[in-house]
Amino acid sequence: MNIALVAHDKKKQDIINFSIAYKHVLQNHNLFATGTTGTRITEETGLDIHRFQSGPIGGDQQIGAKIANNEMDVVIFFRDPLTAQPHEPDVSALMRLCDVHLIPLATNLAAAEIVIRALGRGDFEWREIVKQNRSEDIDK
Ligand SMILES: O=C(CO)COP(=O)(O)O
Repeated sequence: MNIALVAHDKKKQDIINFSIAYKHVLQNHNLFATGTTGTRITEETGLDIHRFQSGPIGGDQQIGAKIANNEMDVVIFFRDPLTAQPHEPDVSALMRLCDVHLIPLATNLAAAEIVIRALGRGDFEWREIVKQNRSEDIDK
């Protein structure tokens, strides 16, 4: 599965702690992140993560593009609901695309715990079927 990990600045430590706790699950998947989030998680966990640009300069949109292309299976995005973000439109667009394409999206630690446990159990294997069907549609 392709998993995106994103956190706003005040949630960076939370996503690092989460990544340490669930490294045994995350290491079995292809990991993607916005720039600073990816750097911090890799520093603290050693996980191999493909890093996009930092969120405010386009990283959220790059993840959105992967969703639009059906190339992202799960998004874990620890949002800071108490701090205004200069790139709020990008944040909203990313979440909207998750809804458009039925991509599981966890926006806080409590939801991420549920998602990651489901991932560990293989509950998202249906994504492989969706991806296969969609690529067959494109081939037609
Ligand atoms: O701003 C972000 C998500 O909207 C996160 O970006 P960084 O991981 O580069 O801090």
